[in-house]
Amino acid sequence: TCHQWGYGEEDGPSAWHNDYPIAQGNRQSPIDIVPTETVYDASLAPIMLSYDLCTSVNISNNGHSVVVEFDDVDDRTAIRGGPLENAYRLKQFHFHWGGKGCHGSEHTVSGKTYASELHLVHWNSAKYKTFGEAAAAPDGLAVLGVFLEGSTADFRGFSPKCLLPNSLNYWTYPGSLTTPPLHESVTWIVLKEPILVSEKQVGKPPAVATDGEVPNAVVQRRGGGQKRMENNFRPPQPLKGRKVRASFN
Ligand SMILES: NS(=O)(=O)c1ccc(NC(=O)CN2C(=O)C=CC2=O)cc1
Ligand SMILES: [Zn+2]
Repeated sequence: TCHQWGYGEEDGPSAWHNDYPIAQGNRQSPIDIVPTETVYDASLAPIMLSYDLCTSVNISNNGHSVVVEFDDVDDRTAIRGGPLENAYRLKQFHFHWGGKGCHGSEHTVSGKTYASELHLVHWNSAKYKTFGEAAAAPDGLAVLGVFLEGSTADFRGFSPKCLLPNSLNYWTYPGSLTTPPLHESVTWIVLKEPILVSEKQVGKPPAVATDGEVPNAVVQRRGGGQKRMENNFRPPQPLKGRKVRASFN
């Protein structure tokens, strides 16, 4: 289709506005979160995550990330509370990462980048019938962002709960999808505490690619050449007067 986008020189974030003019909209994500400029809002409720009965259905490489999709036929697996008016149903989670160093997160904290960022994507099933419909509505989605420090995550007996830090202190702001179609439909909830993942939690990864990298998903590059999927993060976007609220003092 005409809407081929990526993270390279020609098709990367600085070119997305050509096919997706909303890229220059007023509530784009990610952003740089500056803690001293956030506003503590005591009326913000704690977030509640019910991930115990989650049923993952598949894991796939969509050419932009590795995505784990869930069965979203009911609200068993949902996020509630926080800035949200009702339950939002878990649809999928995926990651953004860098190449070698500590770059890879999409949100930054006073300019600090993390090695990776996990996004748990939920949709407002109380107001909309499908994910696609919700994805285009201003209050349609809620994405929980979790920073990852380090390079390997423990995936034994996997449940999204094991990818969460001890504290659920968060920042929240109105934003967008961070990849095309860049819909301005996301209530972002970004946890302050990163999760720490390290080699020693999982021992040596089963297969280490020749250049010592943990094998990334590979993507078919136009012209048939295989290219490593890495640096799939969009840089911070203008705040445009938006308020970032903190659930903690
Ligand atoms: N990185 S993020 O903001 O969490 C992010 C999260 C999700 C999507 N895209 C989708 O869910 C694709 N999609 C639509 O836009 C409508 C139906 C559908 O599957 C893009 C970005
Ligand atoms: Zn994402």
